Amino acid sequence: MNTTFKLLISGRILTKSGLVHNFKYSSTAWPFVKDTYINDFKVIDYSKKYDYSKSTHAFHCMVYARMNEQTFTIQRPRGCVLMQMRFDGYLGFPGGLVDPGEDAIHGLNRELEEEMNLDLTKHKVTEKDFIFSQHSSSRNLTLHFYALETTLPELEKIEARVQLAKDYGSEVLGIVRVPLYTMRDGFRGFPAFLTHAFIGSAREQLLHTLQHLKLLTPEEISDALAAKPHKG
Ligand SMILES: O=c1[nH]cnc2c1ncn2[C@@H]1O[C@H](COP(=O)(O)OP(=O)(O)O)[C@@H](O)[C@H]1O
Repeated sequence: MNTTFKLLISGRILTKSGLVHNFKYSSTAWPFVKDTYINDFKVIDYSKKYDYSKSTHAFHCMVYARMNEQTFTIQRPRGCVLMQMRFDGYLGFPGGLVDPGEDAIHGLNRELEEEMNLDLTKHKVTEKDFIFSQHSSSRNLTLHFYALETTLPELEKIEARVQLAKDYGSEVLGIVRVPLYTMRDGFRGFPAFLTHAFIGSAREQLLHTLQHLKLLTPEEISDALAAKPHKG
């Protein structure tokens, strides 16, 4: 699929737990990268009138900055992207299930404060940061993904605050930068990072969002997915 098309999404979700999510955005959809990673989350379009009201909804967010700096002599990543090491050893994004009756975006910001100690007076996710949603019927779970852009100096301040987060040391074991480059051996860097264990659809969220934000090209992503493991 090579065509880009426009998604028009508007509506309101009221989940069984009373979660309120008002949708009103239009975003350009993009061709999804082909990945052999197996999970049962399907990308969904809210303009289709499925009944997601009986599903559990979770909201997660990628915090990132664009950059154009040399990190090592030969590497020049175009962005700095944060993920977290969870309590269960999986990599994921900050976020989670929203409390009953809580506004969805409010719930996501609350999770970011609890898990990352994000200073909500400076950085707050809004509907304009929405990227895409997925649904798993077998898990009865709908996942909504957002990307919050900041500057590199601000991102460094965000990282420095994480160890004082309420959930640090329990639910969250650390924040990590994703290596958005591939080293000379063709495997170390991003391809090696992708071999870790990811929770839910976090790996797909990462790949699709990197492509959508043009932090990696589709070719760079395909090459990383095809790279063969290498003795470290
Ligand atoms: O970063 C993520 N990206 C995509 N899916 C995730 C991510 N983190 C968790 N999930 C999925 O969403 C569900 C609920 O999210 P939450 O963060 O509350 O997980 P937890 O209950 O395992 O801590 C999880 O069971 C998992 O399937």
